[in-house]
Amino acid sequence: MSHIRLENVSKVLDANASEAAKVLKLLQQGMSSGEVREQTGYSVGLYDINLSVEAGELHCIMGLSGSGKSTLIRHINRLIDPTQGKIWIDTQHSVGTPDYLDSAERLSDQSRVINVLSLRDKPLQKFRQNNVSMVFQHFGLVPHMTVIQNVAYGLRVRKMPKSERHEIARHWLSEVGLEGIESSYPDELSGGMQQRVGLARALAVDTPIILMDEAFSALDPLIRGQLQDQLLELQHKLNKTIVFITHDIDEAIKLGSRISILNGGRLVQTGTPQQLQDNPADAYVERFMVTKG
Ligand SMILES: Nc1ncnc2c1ncn2[C@@H]1O[C@H](COP(=O)(O)OP(=O)(O)OP(=O)(O)O)[C@@H](O)[C@H]1O
Repeated sequence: MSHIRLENVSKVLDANASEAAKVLKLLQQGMSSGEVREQTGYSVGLYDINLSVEAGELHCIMGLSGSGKSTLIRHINRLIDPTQGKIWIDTQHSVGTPDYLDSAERLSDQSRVINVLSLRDKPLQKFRQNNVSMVFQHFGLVPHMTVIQNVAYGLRVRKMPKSERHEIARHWLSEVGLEGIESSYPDELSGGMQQRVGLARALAVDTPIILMDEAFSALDPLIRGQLQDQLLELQHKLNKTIVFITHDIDEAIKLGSRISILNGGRLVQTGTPQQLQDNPADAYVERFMVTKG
């Protein structure tokens, strides 16, 4: 079983059930999301996405602005609920006690593969804490907390004693190449340093899944390249399941063991960089890949 599996996931934004059903029908008939928007006024975030991400894979989601990348990634930890579809996560990789299992729809009786949409409130919170962390484009650090408090924050939520959580935070700060800045505040750091803190924070909680939403896009090219190298090095050691959004094909090729390409909310193709290069599914994919290789 894959670590993450999106099954027929569609998202129509800001529509009630009957309006969404009409929109989905038009999409099923082959209308593009642009045409649907023109005819109905509704935005299509995603349409009929089937995507599997394997454990230990660094999977890049790539597409132009508005193609649905952020919408897709936010379904994985349920910051967004789909209009239709299921989101399966294999929680055998999770940290902590999986006490959310009992309230979840499972793939089969004894399975630890759960449909995340079946979780509510406390169990959903617990599922997120134990399975998924996120790194944001604009870092998302808490400005009034020091660097070490930011990195240790997720462990504080888990009620880990201060000395223990700070020791772990120091370890991850050193792993991302930051030492001696524990007492600094985020606004005293460069963008590259802030994003290293963001990465250390995601690693400190030890979740098996890390979602990275344009995590390096706000950085200048030199620093961006350094962080990409560091992510690859860490991934080599840690073997996390990483879903990495980017609109930069060079970044996707450098980082991704596989790349999924979105266009207008539809998943056009998933494959290794080489597969996309050799057999692009359509002209949209070909345009990205044409100068590469
Ligand atoms: N809150 C919202 N309300 C209405 N429409 C939205 C909302 N969020 C996203 N959309 C629409 O859903 C579609 C997909 O947007 P999304 O942000 O997922 O794309 P993206 O590929 O991440 O784009 P970008 O690279 O610009 O961040 C777009 O048409 C967008 O306008």
